[in-house]
This record gives sequence, structure tokens and C-alpha cells, in this order.
Amino acid sequence: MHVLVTGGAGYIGSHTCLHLLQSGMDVTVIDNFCNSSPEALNRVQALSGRSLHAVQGDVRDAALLDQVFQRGQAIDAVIHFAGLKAVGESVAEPTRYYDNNVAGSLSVIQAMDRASVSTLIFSSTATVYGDPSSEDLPLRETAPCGFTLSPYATSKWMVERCLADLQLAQPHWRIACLRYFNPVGAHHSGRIGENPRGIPNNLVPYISQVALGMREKVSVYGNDYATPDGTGVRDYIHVMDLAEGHGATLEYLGKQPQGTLLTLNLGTGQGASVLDVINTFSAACGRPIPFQVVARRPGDVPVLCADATLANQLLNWQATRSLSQMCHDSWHWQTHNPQGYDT
Ligand SMILES: NC(=O)c1ccc[n+]([C@@H]2O[C@H](COP(=O)([O-])OP(=O)(O)OC[C@H]3O[C@@H](n4cnc5c(N)ncnc54)[C@H](O)[C@@H]3O)[C@@H](O)[C@H]2O)c1
Ligand SMILES: O=c1ccn([C@@H]2O[C@H](COP(=O)(O)OP(=O)(O)O[C@H]3O[C@H](CO)[C@@H](O)[C@H](O)[C@H]3O)[C@@H](O)[C@H]2O)c(=O)[nH]1
Repeated sequence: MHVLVTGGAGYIGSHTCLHLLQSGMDVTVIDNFCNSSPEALNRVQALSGRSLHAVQGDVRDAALLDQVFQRGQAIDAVIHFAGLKAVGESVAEPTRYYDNNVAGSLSVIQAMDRASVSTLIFSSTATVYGDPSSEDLPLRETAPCGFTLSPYATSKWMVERCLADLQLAQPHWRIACLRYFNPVGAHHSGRIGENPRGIPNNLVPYISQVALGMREKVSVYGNDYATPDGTGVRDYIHVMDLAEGHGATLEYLGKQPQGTLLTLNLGTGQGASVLDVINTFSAACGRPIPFQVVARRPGDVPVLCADATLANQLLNWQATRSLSQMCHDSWHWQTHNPQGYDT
């Protein structure tokens, strides 16, 4: 099987490319490196002992996509990771987010159509659930969606809706929208991992930099939520579990008849609070993690936690790595690559 991975040099993309190569699949990547480094792909190839074909470019470049689809061995499926993901940034720059995430996805879908490739995995997000009511937790895929709290979340929901309409109009497609919860951790080798530019937005990369002494303390955004310890609860999932979930989805889609549209939560089903994560990380790295409680971050919700039963059943897949493993692997990556791929 030959898979085109858009955004394959990014955090989730690089781990998924490694898993696909190790599973014997052929991989082509298109990435404009706006939030990643070609070095990630060098390391993926070194770790797997196999090569992939990398194309530098933007998924909104229709002519380039046509070239990629026409070149060499036929592409069987696309995993579309390319997109922008910073929730706060999307509030400040909505048109950039809609352009990259919505127009970029349309460009990929239309190029697939021209090339008669109709198997697609789309990177969606738990943020499509907005601020769920407590009776909807843990979240099943049927929980209300679309009351989104940021342009980022809306952009992902718009693409999910577009794919549902496409599937109705052209029932030969096989599509999976995967709603990721909170991916953290890194490959156990410490060779690939998350590579935030500037000040990290996300909790675990920030804690990692505090543990390493690069930043003074973690700001805990609010301790007055209706959660057991008052801090926000999320469903953290190891990035390698997520990568394996993509492999399992490709396998599942390959066995389905034409006309499949699948929407799945990829999470562990276990919620962890901000303080749980700080304490678990501190145990993993053997250092105290200084923190200070500050005001809530606008747009944050109290709890996002998956019911991943459907993915477990359909894909014969389950997230197996613990929060402790996630923190351990993030720390391993951070200590070996304090400046990310720029080291
Ligand atoms: N990391 C998360 O917490 C999370 C959670 C839910 C969903 N997602 C989604 O999963 C996908 C991958 O996330 P990630 O964490 O690996 O992000 P990432 O930023 O590390 O990776 C995205 C990759 O896409 C590339 N890219 C962006 N726009 C592009 C374009 N127009 N053309 C070509 N390449 C482009 C970037 O250079 C980067 O390599 C994204 O779509 C993101 O929205 C991420
Ligand atoms: O410095 C920090 C950073 C975060 N948090 C808290 O930690 C939790 C997790 O925050 P973060 O790591 O920023 O993740 P989310 O805001 O949950 O969003 C992530 O997870 C979503 C899926 O659930 C993705 O779609 C988003 O792209 C991704 O940023 C939240 O309660 C935050 O309030 C802090 O207290 N301090």
C-alpha cells in the first residue's frame, strides 16, 4: 500500500509515517514545513531503515498535488494531517486558519478526486464537541458537535461536514474522520517528538521545558473548575498509540465496501487533570515542577474525555500506553533534543 501523508513532517505525522514504514507500507509526504523540519523525516527514515518520498510544498497548490498523484507508484490512500492547530492563534488570525485548514482540505479532496483516489483519513479534533454537558461525558461520537469555541475547532467541523456531504454525493469514497483527544509523548527512541516553536501553548511541552530549566514555572490555568481538583481534565493519548490508530484505520477502511464514512474518537477514555499531569511528569523526570495557579485561559473547557469504545471495537485497536509512559517519553525526547530538531 502506498500512502500520501500530508503534514507528514509534523508531530503526529512523523510518528505515523514511522509506524506505516515499519508496517511495510510505502509513504510519500507533502509538507511545507511551516511548523516542522525536514530533519524529522530524516530521522523517521533512519529509525525505520526505509526511505520515503518527501515533497516540499503547500497542499493548496493544486498543480503540485496533481504532480504528486501522477508520479511513480499509484497512491492508494491519503492521511491528511496538514493544517494549523493553535487554538489561541486561530482566534487572532481566523482567515489564516480557514484558508489553511478548510481551503487546504478542499484542495486535497479535489486532487484526490482528479486522481481517482477515494480513501481518506482526516485529522479532526475533540474540540468539535465544544463545551460538552456533563451528561455527555465521556464523549461518544454521537454527542452534540459544532457549537465550537474557536475558528480552529470550527475549521475542523466544517471539513467534517464537507466530507459527509461528499460521501452522500459520491458514495464510492471511504472516509474516516478521527477526532484526536490530547496527543502527548514521543517515540521511545527519543529521536522524534513534538517540536514547538517559541513558547509552547500545550501543557506537556511547557512542563518539559520547565523540567529542563528552560522556563521558570508552569502556569496552571484555573483551579476553580467543577473537576475533582479544580483544574482542567483532558484525555491524554500517547502519540504512538495515535499513530497505530491510523494504521488500524487504513486496514479497516481497506476491508470496507465503498461508501464508508466513519467518525471515531481516538483517546484512552481516562481523564487526567493538570495537576495529575504535573505530578506524573515530576515522578517521571525525578524533579519538582514548580507551578502557579493563574486565571482560566479563555476558550478552555473543564473536561474533554473520550468514550473510545467504537474505535476499540471497529479497529481492534486500543491505546495501551499510560500517562506515566507519555511523560517519560516526552522527557526522554526533551532531554535529548532541548532545542527540538534545531539542536
Ligand atoms: N496535536 C494536537 O493536539 C492535535 C489534536 C487534534 C487534532 N490535531 C490535528 O492533527 C493534525 C496534525 O497535528 P500535529 O500536532 O502533528 O501538528 P503539526 O503542526 O506538528 O503538524 C502539521 C504539519 O502540517 C504542515 N502544514 C501545515 N499547513 C500546511 C500546508 N498548507 N501545506 C503543507 N503542509 C502544511 C506543517 O508544516 C506540519 O509539518 C493537524 O491537522 C491538527 O489540527 C492535532
Ligand atoms: O501552560 C498551560 C497549558 C495548558 N494548561 C491546561 O492544560 C490542559 C490541556 O491544555 P493544552 O495542552 O493546551 O491542550 P488543549 O487546550 O486541550 O488542546 C489540545 O487538544 C485538542 C484536542 O482535545 C486539540 O485539538 C488542540 O489542537 C490541542 O492544542 C487545559 O486544561 C489547559 O487549561 C495549563 O494549565 N497550562
